[in-house]
Formats: sequence, structure tokens, C-alpha cells
Amino acid sequence: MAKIAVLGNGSWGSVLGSMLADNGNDVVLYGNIDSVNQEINEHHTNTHYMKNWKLNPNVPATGDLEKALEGAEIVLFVLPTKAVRIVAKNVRKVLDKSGATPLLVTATKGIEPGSKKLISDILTEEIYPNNSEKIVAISGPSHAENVAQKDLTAIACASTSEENAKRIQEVFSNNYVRFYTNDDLVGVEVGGAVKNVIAIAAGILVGQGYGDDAKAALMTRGLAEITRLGVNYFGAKPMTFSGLSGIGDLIVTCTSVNSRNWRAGKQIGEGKSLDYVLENMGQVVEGATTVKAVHELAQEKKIDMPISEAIYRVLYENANVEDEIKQMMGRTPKPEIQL
Ligand SMILES: NC(=O)C1=CN([C@@H]2O[C@H](COP(=O)(O)OP(=O)(O)OC[C@H]3O[C@@H](n4cnc5c(N)ncnc54)[C@H](OP(=O)(O)O)[C@@H]3O)[C@@H](O)[C@H]2O)C=CC1
Ligand SMILES: O=C(CO)COP(=O)(O)O
Repeated sequence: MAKIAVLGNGSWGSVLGSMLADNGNDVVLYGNIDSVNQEINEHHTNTHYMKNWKLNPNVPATGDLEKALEGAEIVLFVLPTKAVRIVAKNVRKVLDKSGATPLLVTATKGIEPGSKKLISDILTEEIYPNNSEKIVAISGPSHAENVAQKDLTAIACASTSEENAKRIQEVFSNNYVRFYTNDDLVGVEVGGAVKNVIAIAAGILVGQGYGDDAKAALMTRGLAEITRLGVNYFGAKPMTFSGLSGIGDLIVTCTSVNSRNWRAGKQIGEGKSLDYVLENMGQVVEGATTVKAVHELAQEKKIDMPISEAIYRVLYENANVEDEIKQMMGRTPKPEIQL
């Protein structure tokens, strides 16, 4: 059992926090919206993010980061990618004062545009320079809506330290969520981040009226380009992409109505603008941010990522979806397996 600070009280943060309290841990949720903290404290609900659901009543929420981190042995980041660096800087200030050295866990799935850094790199840089062993990433096919209902779920927990991955496996596992350790931290993070871009593409295909063959082709070729980026730029192990954080997460995100990225893509495929979709989603659509980093990497490092590049052009260069599909299907013929 452990004292855990969960940073981010949106959908996934509040469900993971509640699950960790169900597991017998001492949990505090930290969030930046006062009305959400108040609702959690007074009613044990978080209705904007999670309808018809109650948190474990033993989970308090606070907007005071110092209070949330007091005595924490584990700090779980469940923030949108865009908020991780700024919150990490504030965490560092608090830890510098207290001298505490908690394990850092990231459930955030994204790559930071500009720096092109994974979340574990940001946490290492901002909190534990030169010691990535204190970082564990959890990633896999898991929607807050399913875990809230105690549906069966399997997730990878990855670290360069076997001991730390095992510690998180022990604290997080229960009889409905099973955690598997993995030593490929970057591979697990790349799978979780870039599948969000492919999920937008899967939604666009449905919005345009394409069928199951198109979806299967997209997921398979999507995995090929995720693997290419992971192995060639981040130094990931190819086998990781056959696991929970690779093909596993890609399956759930490209086929579930719970997926925000898929739902965003579907609306774009039906002709809505990106601005309209993001404004009305009310929750983070990570693929729309991560695709910028993926585009920068594909261009700079000459990594062949045709699906992600097409999504970038549709979202940010006003490209026409039908033209992009025509162009993609008409590319020079090539062998299937090419890293
Ligand atoms: N939902 C899910 O099922 C899963 C989500 N994830 C990942 O977890 C991460 C979080 O997702 P999710 O919980 O769904 O997102 P949500 O959009 O549901 O919630 C994110 C929360 O973080 C808040 N936030 C934004 N900036 C800050 C800040 N600077 N300080 C504190 N809080 C802040 C947001 O507030 P505001 O609305 O004001 O911006 C919002 O309340 C994402 O990377 C996602 O990909 C991973 C697996 C499953
Ligand atoms: O990462 C997630 C599921 O594993 C959540 O993102 P989506 O809601 O887009 O699927």
C-alpha cells in the first residue's frame, strides 16, 4: 500500500485515483478546476468527465499541489501532454523543499510538439535529471468508462528499472485490471502516443463511409508506421508494438465509441472543422497535438509516416480527405515489411 498523489482529475485521473483507493492506497487527487474539486469532495462525483459514476469516497481532491504531494511515495501524472511540463516544474519546486524522491508514473499519452519529447523525458528533465529509473509509464487498451465499471482490462507498466515497474504492478493491480511489466519504456510510450493519431484517421474513414476492410488496413499500416518511428527514432524494441501498448491500444482506440480521438476523427470525416470538434469535445484529444510532433519528426528524420502526415495535412493545412486517400492509395507500390 502506498500514499499516492494523482495529478489531473479529468476522466482517467479520477477513475485511476478511485481504483487505487479501492486497492487500499491513500490517494489525493490534484486538479486545477475548483468546481471539479468541490464536486468530488462534496458528492464523490465528477459529472463533466464521468457520467453516472461515483468515486471511492475516500479520495479527496485539492487545487493545492503542495498538499497533494505531502508524504506521497508515488506521483501519478494523468494530465494532458500540454500541461505536463508546467506541472512537473511545480512538482520539482515542492520536492526540492521537502527533499522527497517519490516514484513518478505517467498515464499521459503524447509527444510534446517542438521538443519532440516523450512524457518520461519531460519528467526526467524537469524532476530527476539523469535518473530516468524513477519513471514508470502505464499504457494499454484502457478507457476510463470501462475501468469505472470494473470491466476487465490489461495494461503495460514500463520502466528502465525492473524493481520500479514491479512496484507499480503490485500497487496498481487488482482483480479487474491486470498490469504487465515491460522494460521498453520508450516503446510503450510511443505506442500509446501515436495510436491517437491513427485513431483520428480511423474515425475519419468511418465518417466518410468506408468499411471494415479499410479500418483493418489502416490499423495494420498504422502500426507499421508507429513501429518505424519507435524503432528508428526513439530506439524502441520492435516486439513492444505487438503488445498491449501497441496493437492492443490501437485496437481499442480505433474501434470504441469511448475513444475521443476516434470520435473527433469521425466528426472531421463528416465535414466538421477541427476547431469545432475540439471546442465541443470537452475532453482532451491528444492525437491532434501529437500529430504535430510526429509530422516534425517524419520531416526532419525522413521517417516514412504516410497516414500521420495525411492527418497532419487534413487537420492543419486544410487538405481534402478524399484527395489524401486518393494520393495514399496511388503511391509507388512497395513491399509490406519495411522498417
Ligand atoms: N480517458 C481515458 O480513458 C484515458 C486517458 N489517457 C490519457 O490520460 C491523459 C489525461 O486524459 P483524460 O483524463 O482523459 O483527460 P480529460 O480531458 O478528461 O481531463 C484532463 C484534466 O486535466 C486538466 N488540466 C489541464 N491542464 C492542467 C493543469 N495545468 N493542471 C492541472 N490540471 C490540468 C484538465 O482541465 P481543463 O479541462 O481545464 O483543461 C482536465 O480536467 C491523456 O494523455 C490521455 O490520453 C490514457 C488512457 C485512458
Ligand atoms: O488512450 C486511450 C485508451 O487507451 C484514450 O484515448 P482515446 O479516448 O482517444 O481512446
